[in-house]
Amino acid sequence: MSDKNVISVQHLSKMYKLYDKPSDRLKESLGLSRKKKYREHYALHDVNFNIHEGECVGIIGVNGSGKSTILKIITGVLAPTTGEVKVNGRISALLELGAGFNMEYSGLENVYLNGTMIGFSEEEIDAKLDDILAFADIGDYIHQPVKTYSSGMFVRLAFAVAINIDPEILIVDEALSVGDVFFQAKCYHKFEEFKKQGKTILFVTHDLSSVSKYCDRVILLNKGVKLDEGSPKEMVDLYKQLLVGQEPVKQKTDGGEDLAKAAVASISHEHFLPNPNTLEYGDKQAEIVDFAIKDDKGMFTNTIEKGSTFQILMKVRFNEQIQEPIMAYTFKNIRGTELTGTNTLFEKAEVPEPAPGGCCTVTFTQKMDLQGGEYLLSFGCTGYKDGEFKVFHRLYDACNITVISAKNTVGFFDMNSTVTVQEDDI
Ligand SMILES: Nc1ncnc2c1ncn2[C@@H]1O[C@H](COP(=O)(O)OP(=O)(O)OP(=O)(O)O)[C@@H](O)[C@H]1O
Repeated sequence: MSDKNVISVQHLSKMYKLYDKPSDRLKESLGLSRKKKYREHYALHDVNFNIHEGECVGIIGVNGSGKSTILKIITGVLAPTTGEVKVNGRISALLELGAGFNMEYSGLENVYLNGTMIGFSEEEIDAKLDDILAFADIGDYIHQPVKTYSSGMFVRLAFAVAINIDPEILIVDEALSVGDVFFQAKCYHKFEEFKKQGKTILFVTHDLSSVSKYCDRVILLNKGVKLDEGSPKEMVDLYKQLLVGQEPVKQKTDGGEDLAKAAVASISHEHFLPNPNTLEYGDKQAEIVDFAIKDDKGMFTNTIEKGSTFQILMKVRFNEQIQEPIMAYTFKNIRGTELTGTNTLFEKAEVPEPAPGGCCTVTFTQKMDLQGGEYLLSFGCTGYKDGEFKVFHRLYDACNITVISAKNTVGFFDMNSTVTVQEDDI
């Protein structure tokens, strides 16, 4: 990655005029009305960021937060109301499915149409055609009009064109969610190749695992405003708060220290360390006041041996009367990808509903099958208050767990295979 800016977005705003009646728009355009007949709706408001050469940057945000609008302005499909975008490099964009495709043309004709629109000569497209067709892998359908394609076939072709014409900057908007899982894997593989070649990728997605896996940096949008930008893990945590309708708070809570103190007060945590920078949120009508990890010898610890049975404990205080509380834990790797987790509802555990002031301790007992390495453990308590689902308390990355292992297999966890090999008779 270099320091060179390939995309620079400065004070970008996009305002739409919303009219209550179509006739209001007409009256205004004909100059028949002196009064303002519209409401201003800002799809983007004073957004600023830079993308450096070779970075893979994700834009996330709930529906309607302005993600697609930004990409459309960067690629020149939309004009901003105010502000400026500077692009330094050849962009290949995969925005709305089929944008730039003519539905009446065959797949092959569209390859040429699209390639020419991006600025390639016919000879250059000829040279790339085999790669494009191999990547799209839609067989003889390439000679059929694209209006006969399924959405999956469509995205395969569109992606094949976008990715095989050697762009310097690749911009992708959610298109991958349409393809099947094998095609998605192929596309992500291509992403990796792109990254290795030092190309820049900007993509919008709701798929948080691919954000954690591929992005160097993430921009979080909310209601047209850039809420924050940072590491995938930090931004995914904030985004999750938005998803459950909470105003996100990027707190360095005193909670971590409090928790550490509470932990010491309630159980002896001599060898167990909570994270002093735990990110927490929730209205705390039910509150996680303590947690710990115990190994197979009953010791409190942050280190668990792969293959051993261990326990996760969490203590919850009910500050109000709530119904059907659900207590949960989640393991993430240090890149922020959620690897596993469970809760009292999935496990059909009997959970009491103590009166205000009452507490309960949940103990999850399980075998550690994650590969050796560093992990982060998060806790949550949700449930119902006055019939409404609520997040009462979440503690993100409340502590680390080191898994020690003498044998690591491939991927995130061990399948615990039993292997036998027999020599066959010839
Ligand atoms: N042509 C338009 N006229 C009026 N408002 C629009 C128009 N296009 C988009 N908007 C509004 O702009 C805001 C941002 O839309 P945008 O499509 O960029 O969001 P998004 O984050 O990409 O959403 P999603 O995740 O649902 O695709 C939304 O409130 C949307 O309703």
